[in-house]
Amino acid sequence: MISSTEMAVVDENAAALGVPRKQLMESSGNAVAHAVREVADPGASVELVCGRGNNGGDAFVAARFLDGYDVTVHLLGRRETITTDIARENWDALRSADIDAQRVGDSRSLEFGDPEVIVDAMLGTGVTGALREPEATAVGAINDADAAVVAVDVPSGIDADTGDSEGPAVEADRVVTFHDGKPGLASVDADVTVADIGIPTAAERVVERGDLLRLARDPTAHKGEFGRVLVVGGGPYTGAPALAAQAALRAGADLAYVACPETVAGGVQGYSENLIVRPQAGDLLAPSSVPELLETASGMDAVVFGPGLGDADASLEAATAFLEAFDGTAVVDADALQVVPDVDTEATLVCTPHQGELEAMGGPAAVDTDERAALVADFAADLGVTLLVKGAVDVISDGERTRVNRTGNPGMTVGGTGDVLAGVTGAMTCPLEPIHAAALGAYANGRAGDLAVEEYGHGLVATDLLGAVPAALWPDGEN
Ligand SMILES: NC(=O)C1=CN([C@@H]2O[C@H](COP(=O)(O)OP(=O)(O)OC[C@H]3O[C@@H](n4cnc5c(N)ncnc54)[C@H](O)[C@@H]3O)[C@@H](O)[C@H]2O)[C@@H](O)CC1
Ligand SMILES: [K+]
Repeated sequence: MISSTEMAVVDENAAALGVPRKQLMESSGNAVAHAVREVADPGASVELVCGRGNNGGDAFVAARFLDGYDVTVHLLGRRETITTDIARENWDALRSADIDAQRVGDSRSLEFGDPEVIVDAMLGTGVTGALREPEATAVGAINDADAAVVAVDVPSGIDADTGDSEGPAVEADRVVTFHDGKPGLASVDADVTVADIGIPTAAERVVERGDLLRLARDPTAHKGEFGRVLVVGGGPYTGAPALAAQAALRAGADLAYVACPETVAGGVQGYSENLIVRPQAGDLLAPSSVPELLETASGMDAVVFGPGLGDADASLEAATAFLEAFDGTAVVDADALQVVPDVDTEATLVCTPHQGELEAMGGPAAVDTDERAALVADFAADLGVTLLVKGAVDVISDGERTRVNRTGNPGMTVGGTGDVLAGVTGAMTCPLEPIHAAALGAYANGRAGDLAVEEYGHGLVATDLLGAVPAALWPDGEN
């Protein structure tokens, strides 16, 4: 089963992998024609009722695949009102091919000539709210006709995710849906076929630009909705917490706090005026800070624990004490990772080890990507956390869902890029589920590195990534 959001992600990922949507539409239309052939013999009259989106576009393609049938296409609207380029191109192809294709300006002028089959291609996953005209009246005409009704993707008027309809909906005999079952079809009384339309498996597995659709942000969102992130770390490594916190801001966090030893907060450039700093006594984080850290963390949407922390006993004890008492969402990185296997916590954890840190946690040794992905998934399930294992190909798994990320380049072995990754991932956990947050964290960090390497070559440093994070996450500049 696949939700409409997930379907949109996979569809865009397929395009990123070289299989554009027009190609998928060709397969969808072919599958619809195949279903028509199963219900009626050649020569039969088939009328296709098409909306102005890609659902209609699928039927324009189907009409081309129905050679030998008596085909009539009804477009509910004018050519100019077709909402997508690919649907319009397929409409034009119909017209050029002399297939009987008519525009229906007014639903009252939709008249059927006693067809054996009606194809319902008015609306698919793009429906919002109750059907408007001319679709609403057309539903009545389709349901009253004495014909087998084949619905494209979902019966028009039905919500593909919920199966609900806010008004009239087509009563289909058959539904040809694409790629995977839709949750809303479970309650529909029709024969449902799932057609393979050639979306590569990699479109679900590889994190690609389609995953960015998860970030489509409500334009009315106000400060605070995208989250407050607290970074806890610093000690032997001074710049790490500031990098992580600034990365969180670049990835859309509304506020970034840093809790670090006072010696770190006091004298280091990079504690930019964008950050809110909570200095802790001493030159290392220690258990005495934990009550204050928990207090600060309780007002946050996410915590990033570990950048620059070091592995002093006191700091690791502080990490354990914090995680055992914390019940929010935390990204755990660097030296703090080693406490995770022994920690008993109610917190939701996203752990970001590289291969060496993974093995130090008791995780699997490096093997080829496929095998590694399966082993990482098992280990994530054992630990009850989401793992983002950094490497030439990153593996991300919550034990149930496993993704791989291919962005990034060898220039990123420079210090600090892992801190940027932890910060971006922390920001992503505010609006997203951990698996999606970790997948997009890996994608955006690598993509930022790819953008930075174009400018700085292998002289790139971690702060170069910061400026590139927004372009990695919002390539069209929106939101
Ligand atoms: N990967 C995918 O997602 C694929 C999708 N395909 C097809 O594309 C469809 C989705 O296409 P679209 O996103 O263009 O959406 P639709 O074609 O389902 O609907 C969009 C159109 O409906 C109009 N509309 C929305 N709500 C309405 C209402 N209540 N009353 C009247 N009109 C309304 C919109 O203005 C727009 O013109 C799928 O259902 C499927 O048939 C296929 O072509 C292949 C691949
Ligand atoms: K439909």
